[in-house]
Order: sequence, then structure tokens, then C-alpha cells
Amino acid sequence: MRRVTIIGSGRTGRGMLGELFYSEKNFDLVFADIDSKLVDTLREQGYYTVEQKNLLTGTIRKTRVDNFHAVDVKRDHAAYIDFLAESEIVATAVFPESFDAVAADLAEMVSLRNNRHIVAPVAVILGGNYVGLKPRFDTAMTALLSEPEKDHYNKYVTLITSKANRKVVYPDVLQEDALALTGDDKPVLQVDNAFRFGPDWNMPSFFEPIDSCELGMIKKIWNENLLHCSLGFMGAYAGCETINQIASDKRAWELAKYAWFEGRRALELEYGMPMPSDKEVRETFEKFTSPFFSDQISRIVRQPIRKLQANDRFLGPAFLCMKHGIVPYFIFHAAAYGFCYTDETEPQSVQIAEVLKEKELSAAVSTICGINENEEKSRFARDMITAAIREITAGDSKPLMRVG
Ligand SMILES: NC(=O)c1ccc[n+]([C@@H]2O[C@H](COP(=O)([O-])OP(=O)(O)OC[C@H]3O[C@@H](n4cnc5c(N)ncnc54)[C@H](O)[C@@H]3O)[C@@H](O)[C@H]2O)c1
Ligand SMILES: O=P(O)(O)OC[C@@H](O)[C@@H](O)[C@H](O)[C@H](O)CO
Repeated sequence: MRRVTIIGSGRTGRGMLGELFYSEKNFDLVFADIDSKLVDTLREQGYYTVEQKNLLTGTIRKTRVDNFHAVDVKRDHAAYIDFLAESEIVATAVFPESFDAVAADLAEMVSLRNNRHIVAPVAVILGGNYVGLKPRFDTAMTALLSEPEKDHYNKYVTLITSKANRKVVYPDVLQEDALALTGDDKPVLQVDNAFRFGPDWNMPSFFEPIDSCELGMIKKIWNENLLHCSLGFMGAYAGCETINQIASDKRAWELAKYAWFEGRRALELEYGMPMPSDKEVRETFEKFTSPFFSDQISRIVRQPIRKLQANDRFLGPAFLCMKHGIVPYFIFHAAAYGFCYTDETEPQSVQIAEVLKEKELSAAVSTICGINENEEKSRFARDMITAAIREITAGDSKPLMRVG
């Protein structure tokens, strides 16, 4: 049996990666997570279900995933590193805040493989909405390796960027299966075409190797995720619970669409990615307003400070727009909504509110977005977002920010 270990067994780890590897039928599946309760439930229950929905027709396909191992990254640490060392494929599905911890575990994997003289190659499929996944993990891992371990790493371990694009959410109706997940029907995982297995290697059928998945990530995050979060921030401000509600609001949809178009125009000028056709715009709208899927605003806008950083979904495309002489007016406007609501259950939203109370508005925007005050374009971004926040909140009875 070929082994795959999935690090991060949440929505994407179970709902996309787990389901896809399970459906291959020839993988021994290991789920690893730091959430002890989740690991215990996976062990006790022994199965979970994944529903894939076509957002346009509502057609459903269900997969029951079972026969897997589950390990706690901390409690079962030795067994976890052992699973990693004996895997043909390792796949990660965690947030950037966990990248360093996961890189440290992967470095331990390299060390154990080196001690055991394991010469079978391993592919580490890196997942997460982050531009620059491979250099980020490579730097963090190599900093922890000794010279002989680096040698092993360079010979046998390949980091592969992947583009997980299935929207995976918890079902909106309570199910008998406590681990059930629902997603849209994305059956393919784009991966960097950089594998170093032999010519007879049996590539998983759902892998779609492409020449630069890092570029693919830019095209995804500065485009699809830009539109998604533009609607998400506006929805959070408007008090909506799901994306369908805010996307059905004509003004919100139009504003988000203009932000999306600004980003797409910059991607067209930089990378030749064409502007969306009328059909793409229509289908995207239909998917966001689909009655068959409840994508929670709280999920879409989770960790808002991460989403407001320089290479993420707003400022990443905004800087690319400026490079090409486009004023990213609607992108800044959409980003500004991220400052205009407070979700008490989201630590980064509470942190934004605290900074807004402590600092003068443009200084708060700089702090939250990590603006480099020495750069003219960064100062322009700060000033545009500041002005947009003022415009959005003008007349609000309870201003979030310090007045004056
Ligand atoms: N849910 C989606 O639709 C979706 C789609 C595409 C990409 N993504 C990306 O996938 C990543 C995970 O998102 P998600 O929605 O699955 O989140 P999630 O919160 O459902 O799952 C993340 C899991 O990682 C675990 N984890 C955190 N630190 C860990 C560590 N050091 N070692 C092992 N496990 C650890 C958490 O306990 C959690 O179970 C993010 O980078 C996200 O941007 C998500
Ligand atoms: O995962 P995040 O928090 O970076 O972003 C939230 C969503 O935009 C994201 O998970 C998408 O649903 C996913 O990227 C699929 O396109």
C-alpha cells in the first residue's frame, strides 16, 4: 500500500485531499492534526462523509471515507514523524500561522529518513492560500537541517506547490456524522510539475501537473479570492451570514465585480490571463448566489489581518494594478470594509478594532496592513484605504475608529 500523510485534517485536509486520495483506492491514509479532540473523533468514528455539490445544478455526489489512521501531532509525535518518514506523499492543509511548526516537523521527517537511510523519494504537496509557498517552506526547513540532512533533502525530498480550490465548509444542517463536510465539485488538484519519482511512478489520477503552480496561486488568490473576500468583507459589514445573501445585493455585487475586474486587468497585463468573459461573469454570479450551498461569511473573512497583507488578495493585485498604471480604486474600497465591522468571535477582527481605537486612522491602516511607509505606492495604498473607510462609515451611529 502506498502511504499519504495529510498534515492539517480540517476542511481542506479531509474534504478535498482526504477524499481525493481515498478515492484513488490504493493509498494508506494518515490524518495528522494538532487538535486532539478532532484526532480522537476521527479514531472513534472511523469514517466521515464528503458531499460534493454542483453549485449550478445542485447535483450531489457523496463519498464515505474510512479505513484511515489519525495521529495527534503533539501527543503521538514519534508515531507522527514515523508516518511522515514512511510516506510516499505528504500533503499539507494548514494556515500560514502554522507553516513554521509544520516545516519543523518536515525537517524532523528528513532527519529520520536520513538516519534510516531511506532512499525512496517523497513528494511534499504544499497547500494553503499563500503566494510563495515553496520558498517559504524551503527556507524554514533548510534552516533546521544539518549538512548531511540537507544532502538527503536535496536528493530525495521534493516540495510541490499545489492549488487546492475546492470550497469546503461544514454542513449547515447538523448531521449524524460529526465529521461531515460539504464542498463544490472540484475533482482535480493542480500541482507543480516537478516530481522526482522514477518513470514508472503511478501519479494519482486527480493530480494535474502544471509548469508553474506558484504562478497559478497568484492567479487564484489575486483573482478568485479577491472577489470572494470583497463580497465577504461587504457581507460582514452588512451583517449577512452567507455569501448568497451579499452576492444577491446588486450594489455589493457590482462593487466586488469592479474590484475583481481591476485585479484581472492587472493579471492580464502582467501574465496574459484574459479578462473574464460574459459567461464566466454570469456563472461566477450564479455560483455565489447558488441556493444549493451555504458558504459562511465568517469562513470567507477569517483572519482578516492575514488577508490585508501586502502579498495577499487585496494589496497583492492592488500593487500589480499600480505597476501597470491602473488605479485600484475598487480593490481599496473592498479592503476598507475589512476595517468597518467587528466580529467578537474572530481574534484578528477584534485586533483590528483595538488598533483603530488606539491609533489615528491612517496609522492604524499602516499597522494592520504592514505598510512600508518609505514606499510611495504603499503610502498611496494606505491613504486610499483610509479614505474609503471614512466614506463607508460616514454617518454611522457608532464609529469603530477614533474620531479626529
Ligand atoms: N476550506 C476551504 O475551502 C479552502 C480552500 C482552499 C484552500 N484552503 C486553505 O487550506 C488551509 C486550511 O484551511 P481549512 O479551511 O481546511 O482550515 P481548517 O481550520 O478547517 O483546518 C486546518 C487544520 O489544521 C490544523 N492544524 C493547525 N496547525 C497545525 C499543525 N501545526 N500541524 C497539524 N495540523 C495543524 C487545525 O487544527 C485544523 O484542523 C488554509 O491555508 C486555507 O487558506 C481552504
Ligand atoms: O482560506 P482563506 O481564509 O485564505 O480564504 C477563504 C476563502 O476565500 C477560500 O478558502 C476559498 O474558499 C478557497 O480558496 C477556494 O477557492
